[in-house]
Amino acid sequence: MPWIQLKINTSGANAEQLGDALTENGAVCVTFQDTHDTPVFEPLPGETRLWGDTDVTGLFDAEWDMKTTVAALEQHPLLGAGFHHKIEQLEDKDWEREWMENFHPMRFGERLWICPSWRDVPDPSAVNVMLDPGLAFGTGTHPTTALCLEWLDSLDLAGKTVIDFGCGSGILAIAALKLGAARAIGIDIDPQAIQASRDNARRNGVEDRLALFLPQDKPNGLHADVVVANILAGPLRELAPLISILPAKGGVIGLSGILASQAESVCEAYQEIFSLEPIAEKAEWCRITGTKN
Ligand SMILES: C[S@@+](CC[C@H](N)C(=O)[O-])C[C@H]1O[C@@H](n2cnc3c(N)ncnc32)[C@H](O)[C@@H]1O
Repeated sequence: MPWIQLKINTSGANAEQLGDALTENGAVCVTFQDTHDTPVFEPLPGETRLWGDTDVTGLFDAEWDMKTTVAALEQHPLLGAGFHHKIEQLEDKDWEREWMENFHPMRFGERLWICPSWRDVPDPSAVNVMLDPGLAFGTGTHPTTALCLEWLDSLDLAGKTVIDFGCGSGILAIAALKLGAARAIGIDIDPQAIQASRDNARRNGVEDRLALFLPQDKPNGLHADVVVANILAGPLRELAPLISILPAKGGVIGLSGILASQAESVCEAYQEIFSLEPIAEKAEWCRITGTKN
């Protein structure tokens, strides 16, 4: 079915309000994309997100009366009469296939490749993770996932136990296993992430070494040599007491999902228990790593 899209370029904190206005005026879905083309995380309640310049795009049924929608949006206090926008007719495409066609194998660090499960591997002698994220987050295209993959690739994981807190598609846990970890534990609040991780583990022949849990089901007394958590700054701060007890003494931690501007506040939550290393940055995101004292 063909669609019409209406795009408004806005700044900072206006994005969410304008997204709501599009929904209230007939958009069947709204997406946000920053001008650096980085997919945008949902901001947490009370968390100030650096949106930068943001494209807010509403998708409308091809039959939708866009004149009435534009007239209604002109009444919005953030827009006004003659507000700048772009309306486009979208050709009818298989959007899922389109996404799949744009997802290519990517290399992280020295040894690791993430390969869409429907493509050939570019280097059969490399450590190849075959991935279909399904409905879960985690393809390697986001800078935070990339920062975590590069960190895992830099570690000697032989025989180690790894916890992936917020496992999404399972990408980090499975990469750790293929890089030599003996076993991994993936934890996520989203049952679809648990399912995607299970499917990807099977795809990579590591299902026997990956245990998956919703947070409420995880066993007590879990410990690991390596803990990686790519969540967001808010949950990482809130979960610091819980995440900090997971690595054994001398174990290492890798945290991401953090905007560079939020790094200090996350470091504060972990620095008493971990000797933290210099922060790594990619685009506007960063990674915090450290060793348990
Ligand atoms: C940014 S995605 C990361 C996915 C993957 N690990 C990666 O690096 O691409 C964050 C994941 O954390 C999960 N998550 C968010 N809050 C969580 C919490 N409090 N406990 C466990 N998982 C959580 C989300 O459901 C989501 O799958």
